[in-house]
Amino acid sequence: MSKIQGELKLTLKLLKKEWAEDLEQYRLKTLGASIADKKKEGICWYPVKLVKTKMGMGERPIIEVERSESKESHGFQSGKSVSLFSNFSEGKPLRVNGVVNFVKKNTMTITLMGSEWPDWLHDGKLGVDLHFDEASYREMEFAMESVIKAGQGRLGQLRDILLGEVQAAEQERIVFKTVENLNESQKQAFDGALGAKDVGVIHGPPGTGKTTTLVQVIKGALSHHRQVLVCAPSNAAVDLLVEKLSSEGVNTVRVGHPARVDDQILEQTLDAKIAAHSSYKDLKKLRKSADEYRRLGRKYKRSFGHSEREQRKRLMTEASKAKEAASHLEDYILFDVFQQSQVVATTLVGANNPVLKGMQFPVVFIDEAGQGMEPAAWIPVLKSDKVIMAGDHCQLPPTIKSFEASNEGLSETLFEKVIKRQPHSSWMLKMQYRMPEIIMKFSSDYFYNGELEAASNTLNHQLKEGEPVMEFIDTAGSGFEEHLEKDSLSKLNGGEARFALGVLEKLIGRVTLEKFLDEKYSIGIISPYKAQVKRLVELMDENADFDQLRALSEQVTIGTIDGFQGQERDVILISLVRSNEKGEIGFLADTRRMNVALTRAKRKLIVIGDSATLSAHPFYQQFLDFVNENGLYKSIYEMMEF
Ligand SMILES: Nc1ncnc2c1ncn2[C@@H]1O[C@H](COP(=O)(O)OP(=O)(O)OP(=O)(O)O)[C@@H](O)[C@H]1O
Repeated sequence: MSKIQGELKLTLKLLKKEWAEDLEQYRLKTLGASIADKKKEGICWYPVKLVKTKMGMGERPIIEVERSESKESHGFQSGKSVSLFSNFSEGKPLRVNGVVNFVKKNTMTITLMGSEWPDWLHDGKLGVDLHFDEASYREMEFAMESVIKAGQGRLGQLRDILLGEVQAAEQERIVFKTVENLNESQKQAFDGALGAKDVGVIHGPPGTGKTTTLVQVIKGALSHHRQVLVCAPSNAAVDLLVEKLSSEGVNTVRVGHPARVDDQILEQTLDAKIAAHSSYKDLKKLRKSADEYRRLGRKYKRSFGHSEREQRKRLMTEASKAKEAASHLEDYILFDVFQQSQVVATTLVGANNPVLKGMQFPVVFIDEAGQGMEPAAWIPVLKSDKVIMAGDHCQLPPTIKSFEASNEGLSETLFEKVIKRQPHSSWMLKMQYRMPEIIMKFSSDYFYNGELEAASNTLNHQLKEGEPVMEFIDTAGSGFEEHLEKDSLSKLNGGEARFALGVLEKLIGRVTLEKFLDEKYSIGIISPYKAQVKRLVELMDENADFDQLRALSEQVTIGTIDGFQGQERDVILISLVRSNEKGEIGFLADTRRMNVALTRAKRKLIVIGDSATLSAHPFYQQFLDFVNENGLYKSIYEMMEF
């Protein structure tokens, strides 16, 4: 057995360990749990009201349900497997499985499995359960097995190259049309990635234009290839790419379930493109007549004579003919939509979506590649002849639940392996365009040996003359204390949440609401803790003190760090929450996660935390030294004065 065969087999073994651990954690949450328990765990909505029903592509019934006004946090997200149930039967609840399309506040759209509506849809009380995500693990397992047993074909060659057994072929020196607006190192990465025959990696710190460069490389590749595959580990990251590609005029089809629900993304989804197709009307007509024939045929239910039997047979035959014609037309529409699309965009796991069956691509592009587990990254590689990745191994790592699997190697991504093993195929970007130098400096020194540079455009990144671009507000001694939210076991600090929103209100007052509206300044409020995020949302929605923030609600995003990876906002406020005598900081100690939070701001970064608690950890001690040395420190008492 070769070295990399052994390595891949170990990765597969670790994947199975992770699968077992994830399943076990899910079982613990659900075993013998009542509906009330599951609601608290965020894995059940009950009761829900049926708001809308419609028949989607592939005769998949789609429903929209709404839960009564609730602030309970939950784990339902686009792409998750769920089941819809009714309490109508006395025995086991009636159930049908499905996949979540969208979740927006208290409403959720679900595509149900099967081609018929459940006949109990209007009976009893309905609810939705979140399932364990078995399908993603199966896709990863399948990909690993395929890579392990790949012979001398392209997949086998790519395996040996990506894992460093065979040297990647030298890049071709092709002269590509110069892309304006790329800096020198971005141009080198652009030329290198386009000229690469096997693999290319663009990596670098936050804001250095990895995604920007990748989008240009994708456009460059499209001058040679009719179609390419574009992936990222999360739905949010895929949406960002789809948005950027569409605004560059690239015809993109988004396969899977977007995390965002704005028109710019929705218009690119496969469903929307099918619905906009010139033959879609005919498809609807065919489906309608199939339903009509079936309905008429079913009228003859009880004992009836020869002529009725004949009539029923004729109607049912017509129904199947119409259904078959609809199915052919649907295949044609699908084919045509893909024919017209230059980019197929999906998550890593979504790359094995049945609609992509049999499709092969000359290149796959993977953004945020440092966030995807190795087994997931192999899924799109299976369908491709060349791999281009972009990412940063000092930002969010993949989420791994099994401590053991992580320690034994599952936390190392394919992206990291390629950087180490094919150093001539990777390009690093160092000039960042997002943050004024002072916001960038701590991250640069701590994570990137101080090598990061701020481009000159960032000198103008200010909200207004004289408004400092960065501040740390120390809540030590304020009496704001952390609490454990019993239901979610997440931490929250109500005093700090209220204070944080107050700080933003004052900021808006200083800069003026008009300027925030005119310049469309975006605001991101980040907390590492879900319970704090929930509290911040509640306060902003309901509290009379935060009128200006509410007036800007379209421009404000409140969320945990993970949702902000790859994104930027004009103003970022981070609420660190932890405040206790023991100096316990829990998962604030995940410094890669903090690196993401600290590097999202374009014009102003405000960090709020309790120095007495934080300073127990060397990372935060260093951060506190940094803010002190640079005059960015404010105590909450100074703030109270104005
Ligand atoms: N050459 C350039 N000239 C001017 N602005 C640029 C250039 N390259 C990137 N930018 C800008 O810098 C910002 C960050 O770019 P981008 O999001 O592509 O960086 P990234 O490296 O992918 O960031 P992250 O690591 O946070 O995902 C964007 O506003 C982008 O428009």
